[in-house]
Amino acid sequence: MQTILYTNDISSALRSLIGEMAPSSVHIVTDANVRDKVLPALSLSYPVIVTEPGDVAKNLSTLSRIWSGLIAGGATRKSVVINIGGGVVTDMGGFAAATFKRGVRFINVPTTLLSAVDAAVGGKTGINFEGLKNEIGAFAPADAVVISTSTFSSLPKEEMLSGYAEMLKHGLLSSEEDYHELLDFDIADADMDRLLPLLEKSVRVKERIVNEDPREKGIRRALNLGHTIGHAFESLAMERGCPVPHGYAVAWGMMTEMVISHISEQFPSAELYRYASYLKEHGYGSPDISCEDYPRLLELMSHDKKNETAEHINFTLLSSPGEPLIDRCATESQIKEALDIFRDLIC
Ligand SMILES: NC(=O)c1ccc[n+]([C@@H]2O[C@H](COP(=O)([O-])OP(=O)(O)OC[C@H]3O[C@@H](n4cnc5c(N)ncnc54)[C@H](O)[C@@H]3O)[C@@H](O)[C@H]2O)c1
Ligand SMILES: O=C(O)C(=O)C[C@@H](O)[C@H](O)[C@H](O)COP(=O)(O)O
Ligand SMILES: [Zn+2]
Repeated sequence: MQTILYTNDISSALRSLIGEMAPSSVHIVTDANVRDKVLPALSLSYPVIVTEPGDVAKNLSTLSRIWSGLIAGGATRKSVVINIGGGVVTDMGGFAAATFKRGVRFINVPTTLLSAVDAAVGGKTGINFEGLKNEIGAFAPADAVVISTSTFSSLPKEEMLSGYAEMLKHGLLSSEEDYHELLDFDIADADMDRLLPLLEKSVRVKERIVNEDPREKGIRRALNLGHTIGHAFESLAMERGCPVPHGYAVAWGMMTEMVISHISEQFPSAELYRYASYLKEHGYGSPDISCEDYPRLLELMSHDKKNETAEHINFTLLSSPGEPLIDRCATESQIKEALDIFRDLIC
């Protein structure tokens, strides 16, 4: 079980965790934005390894620079790495720590809503490779996760929206009541006091599923709702040089997969329209795609990690909010039809 601390005093939480861990040295991994906007207030005096911000930097060459930084800083097997940042930092710093000298301890301090509610928790670490999302990685849970909404004050609005998409996903997996509670919250003008209990509830949904199936042999595939198509949107945008936030791609992917769920699993159309309205009213935008992009999107989906054969694309679908269905397949024509309907509804 992973230790998750909710606090408004990150520095004290870290001091006490480090005290208990008694490491030979401590090394911070962060990105340039977080170094400038978050680190000064934390007053930590450990050496810092700084990466370029964004998913484009979640790659082998940045990973290699983190390993080099650890060597240069004298890290040993008894060292502790603290990843302070969004999901890119926690995924890549976690993978660097999990592989350095075959594994050193690490703490995640998520600074985006997305990493607090999802990426920092549950042990998926990794990097993108050959244009494919998280193609190389390991299951390696952080020794502790320190969650604080205090870092969100400097977050751009689009990053709040991006993280909220993963919360909507957790709501959809949890229950109709939890999901509707999220649809009643205005993330575009977020009241932080109201957000905190929603965030904690959302993390508990992820923890429950991960504890049941830490290595994604079965039910954890539910947490991949929206990602079969979402990762394809995200990779396509990245290969065109116009990256989109992960959560936007997931929000669009969930909508397209809701359409497939409606076609093949009787997911209620009223819920589909309500979800589409939430995305439109709160400014999630839409992917820049036409039907000419479908072959490339399908090719990207064929690399999804849930697939067990090259021909069958594995989806997590829904029969209704709170009722996920794992290991479902959709035909190429159903996927194309769903993309058409998605574009009609969102664009
Ligand atoms: N491991 C998992 O289970 C998991 C789950 C969800 C997403 N992910 C991964 O997480 C990544 C997305 O994470 P993300 O959305 O946090 O993106 P990110 O890490 O790129 O952060 C988004 C942007 O916000 C900046 N930033 C971070 N904290 C800030 C702060 N407090 N104030 C101002 N700016 C700040 C970053 O520098 C970056 O420019 C993707 O790579 C995705 O694949 C992993
Ligand atoms: O924790 C999980 O399991 C998830 O699937 C959470 C997702 O939100 C996250 O984006 C994850 O990194 C996707 O995993 P992948 O195995 O499809 O790369
Ligand atoms: Zn995700």
